[in-house]
Amino acid sequence: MDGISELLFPVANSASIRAIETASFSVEGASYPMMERAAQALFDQVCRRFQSVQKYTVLCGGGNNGGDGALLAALLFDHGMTVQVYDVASKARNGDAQKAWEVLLASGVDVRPSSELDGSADAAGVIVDAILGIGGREELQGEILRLCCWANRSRVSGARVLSVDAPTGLNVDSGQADLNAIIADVTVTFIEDKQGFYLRKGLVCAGSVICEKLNSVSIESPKLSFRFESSSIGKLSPCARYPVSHKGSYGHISVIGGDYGYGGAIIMAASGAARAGAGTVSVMTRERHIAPLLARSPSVMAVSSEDMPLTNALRNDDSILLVGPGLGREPWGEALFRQAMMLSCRKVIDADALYWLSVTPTLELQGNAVLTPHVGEAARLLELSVDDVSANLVNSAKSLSRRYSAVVVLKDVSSIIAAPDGRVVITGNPCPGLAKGGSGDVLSGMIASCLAYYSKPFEATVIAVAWHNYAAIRAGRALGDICMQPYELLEYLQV
Ligand SMILES: NC(=O)C1=CN([C@@H]2O[C@H](COP(=O)(O)OP(=O)(O)OC[C@H]3O[C@@H](n4cnc5c(N)ncnc54)[C@H](OP(=O)(O)O)[C@@H]3O)[C@@H](O)[C@H]2O)[C@@H](O)CC1
Ligand SMILES: [K+]
Repeated sequence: MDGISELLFPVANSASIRAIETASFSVEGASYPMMERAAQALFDQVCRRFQSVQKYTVLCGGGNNGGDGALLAALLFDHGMTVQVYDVASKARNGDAQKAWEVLLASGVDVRPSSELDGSADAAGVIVDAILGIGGREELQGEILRLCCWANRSRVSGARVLSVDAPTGLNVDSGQADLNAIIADVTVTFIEDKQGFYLRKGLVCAGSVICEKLNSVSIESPKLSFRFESSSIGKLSPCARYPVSHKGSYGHISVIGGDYGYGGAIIMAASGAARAGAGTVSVMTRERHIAPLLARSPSVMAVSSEDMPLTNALRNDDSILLVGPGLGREPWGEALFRQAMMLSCRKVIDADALYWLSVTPTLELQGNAVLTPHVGEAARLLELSVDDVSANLVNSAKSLSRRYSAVVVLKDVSSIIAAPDGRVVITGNPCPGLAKGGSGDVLSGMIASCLAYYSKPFEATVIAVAWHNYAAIRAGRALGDICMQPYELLEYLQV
């Protein structure tokens, strides 16, 4: 049940694309034919997607992205479409971009400097964004900024926007974007899908993504990351039950945390663990949280930390220990964290347990833990700023995973799951309903649960994160993103 490999799609960063590009050019002995194939692929996609549209406005930058746009404009014109090109190059073109520009000028298409575009009139038909591609930086200004604002405004009034290779203003590695980056309906991207389309604003800017390989060569390195669509979760039947089984078949979880003031966190984590299918769930928490916990989740076995040592809360070495939800930063939480870390069982280290981990640099994990930091917690563990981590989500997850020899879930708009052997999966779609306290507690419980009954820890973690996101999106649709509560996603786990 934990074979996710057939549901993974490779996603690349710009360095990988450049490496494949260089290898392909050297095999072919020239670079221009690939630009011609890019334009033909764009043309074919336009014909498929915008069959009834006759009017095209093509915005061309001065680099090779603009070259793709120029050749597409010429092809559209040759096939009888009404085409207007606006040129936003800030300096003289060269190489393939110049060659493509000459083809455009010879084609008879009406080409004007971008300064002639009347920004107060919205466009109809399709706007082609061929301003910046993988060579673009995300900060936009001047004419490029004006054109992007115009395209986005026109889209709101009904025009459709196709981005060539990448939306202008989006960083294809980080998913960070200029405030006015192009929001595309469709992005036709080349060689490999880009990781930045599945991180942060990329999830909004890229629209539907179509990847055209353009006969590029395959190279072994550099390593690609992978995308797992959270809606694919239904194909994995998470939590499928064997007809002949018992509670011992699905593992045991001990959830540790919930200091005074944080009783909700432990209740949500324990509920997440129980609802996601673990055979049995124990909780060790403050005495006063036991009654409300049992009122909500009577299948959970709850003990007070005042009554027994932590080792007694664990049934056997196969238990999964989830430590952190509501643990707090007082001596009570620190003592429980230290006891937990002395146990050899598999662990999910979440929330304030990550704080205690960050202030215990000598602690060695034993290669069997899952860490679940959000960006702020990751920054503390890596001793970096939040901005640095935000600009390098994938690399930050990889670094943490290597440093702690642990599977790491870096939680963000989508989440990045990294394994110490270098595997990386990005999963999740934007869900504003999750932007509330408690979402992480529910998730850590679900991760512990999936670890308990799926055999492969990395795959189990990917499944749990995707499942949580998919259920949250369904809960948001049913209850509204504003008022849905994180624990309510547990009512939407059935797939
Ligand atoms: N990979 C492949 O095999 C294939 C690649 N192909 C195509 O090539 C594209 C990559 O082309 P590329 O390298 O020329 O970069 P591109 O995105 O056109 O931009 C560079 C120009 O923009 C400028 N500039 C950058 N940021 C800016 C900003 N914020 N604001 C203002 N200016 C900015 C930058 O200026 P500079 O940095 O020099 O000052 C430079 O002039 C790729 O996305 C795909 O479409 C296809 O033909 C098929 C095969
Ligand atoms: K573009």
